[in-house]
Amino acid sequence: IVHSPIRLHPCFPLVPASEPQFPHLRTPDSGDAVWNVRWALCTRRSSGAPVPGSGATIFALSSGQGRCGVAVIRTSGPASGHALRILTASGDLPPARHASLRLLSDPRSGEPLDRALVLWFPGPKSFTGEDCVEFHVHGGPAVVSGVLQALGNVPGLRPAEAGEFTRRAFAHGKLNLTEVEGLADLIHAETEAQRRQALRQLDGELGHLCRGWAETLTKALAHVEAYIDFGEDDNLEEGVLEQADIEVRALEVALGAHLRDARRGQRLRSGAHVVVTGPPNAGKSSLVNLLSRKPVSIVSPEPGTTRDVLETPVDLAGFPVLLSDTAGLREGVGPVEQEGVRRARERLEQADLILAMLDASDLASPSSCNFLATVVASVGAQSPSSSSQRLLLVLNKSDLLSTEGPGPGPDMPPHLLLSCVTGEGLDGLLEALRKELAAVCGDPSTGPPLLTRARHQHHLQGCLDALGHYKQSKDLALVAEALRVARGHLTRLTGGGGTEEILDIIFRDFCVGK
Ligand SMILES: Nc1nc2c(ncn2[C@@H]2O[C@H](COP(=O)(O)OP(=O)(O)OP(=O)(O)O)[C@@H](O)[C@H]2O)c(=O)[nH]1
Ligand SMILES: [K+]
Ligand SMILES: [Mg+2]
Repeated sequence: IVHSPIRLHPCFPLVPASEPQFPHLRTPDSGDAVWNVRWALCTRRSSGAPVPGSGATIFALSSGQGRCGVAVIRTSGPASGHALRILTASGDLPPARHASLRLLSDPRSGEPLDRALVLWFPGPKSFTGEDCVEFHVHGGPAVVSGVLQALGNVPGLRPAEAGEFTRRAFAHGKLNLTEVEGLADLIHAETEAQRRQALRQLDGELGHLCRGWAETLTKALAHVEAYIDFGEDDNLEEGVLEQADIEVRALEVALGAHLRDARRGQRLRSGAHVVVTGPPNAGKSSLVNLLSRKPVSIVSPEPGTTRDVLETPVDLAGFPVLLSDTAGLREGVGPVEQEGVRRARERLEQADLILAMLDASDLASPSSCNFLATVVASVGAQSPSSSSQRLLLVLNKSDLLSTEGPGPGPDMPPHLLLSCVTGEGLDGLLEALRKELAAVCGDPSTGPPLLTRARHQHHLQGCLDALGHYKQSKDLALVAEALRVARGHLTRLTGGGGTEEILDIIFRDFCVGK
């Protein structure tokens, strides 16, 4: 009689719960029969959190769509090994986690499909924690659809839904929620800074930090509860409550610092707003076209050319940016241009970084002076806290300086010289932009892990609010409750006790095969 639970071979058919079966048990991987069991009571046990439709084995193309050198098709679930045997027409599974060359053929017609590399990952040592197989096939559309069709014909297999592989990995504890979000961001990362941030989150840095904070709260809670239960006894250490209080207050400071940084991680994820502004004809549209390397806006010697706000996503020095070209700021013009000026001012208010542009050969003009006295001076007067707007003053048309006009005087605020025509000064501008954007978005390679989503910010704020109640409470039962609420927010941030809705929102971002 074997008392210990035996993990059944993946090939073993799923049994109805608590019904005696008469299986021929085999050891995993090798396939050799070791026991001839007279009877066994086989029960199905669910593993971890419920996964919608788990139990089924899923398959999907995991590499990109379209013609490519190699395409990767993945399966996950208990029938993975069975599917691999059927497609390779072999009784043996290849050695675990080693690439093996096999001929794949259609199980129905026997027709060869491709000579492919196959990888067998028996659970739980796999991406999803379940038995997984990877087929690395030649990337032609006919091969890919042939293999997908063959897998679809294997009983117990069905096509995966979007994000289902990652969802199973989450359900089996292979990834926590912030890591899942990091993975989603990594798949969608378009710039270098986004990739670095996503990779740090996938590595679990944010989750790690939250777990540390939650632990501090658990300890404090234990101390408070001990005091409630044994407060009158002599055998409780002196100063238990005071010690807990010191730790909780330190935590409050750390959380506050993190929250002040909150918008930066989100900007890095979704793009910083950079708005180009200045008087008419300063060369704003020329700069937007130069930075985006495409003719986004019309450039012409006629002042008042740009009227609408024209926005274009660009990668500036590795940071994702939404760059807006706007109408030149001036008064006393027709109604259409006036509407353009109104829109320009509105967009200016949403800017994380303002690129203020003047014609260097025209600094004495009323429009230039007015612009310096209003827009540039007002942003410069803001307190230099992280939430305020930043501004770079660019004096364009430097190529005209030697021939016309005297150039910038000594009372001109800090600025950069540029010529959109010759390209002189562009490298300096890009370097200045990189520094400004690092301040706006946060530098993902250094510093603490950033909060990349509104959800993170919400839970940290919730935790901080609960700690506010903690400080105000005189009654120990209320103190304990406030600590419990605070800790709940931190666990929900990493997906402990996560609700289905959050999961649905996060996994919706994934594509099929991920
Ligand atoms: N010499 C010189 N001319 C430039 C430079 N940059 C732009 N220009 C010219 O200046 C004129 C105005 O350029 P735009 O880019 O349309 O200026 P803008 O600020 O967008 O103008 P509005 O949209 O009308 O407000 C065009 O004739 C450009 O060719 C430069 O660096 N040097
Ligand atoms: K113009
Ligand atoms: Mg323009």
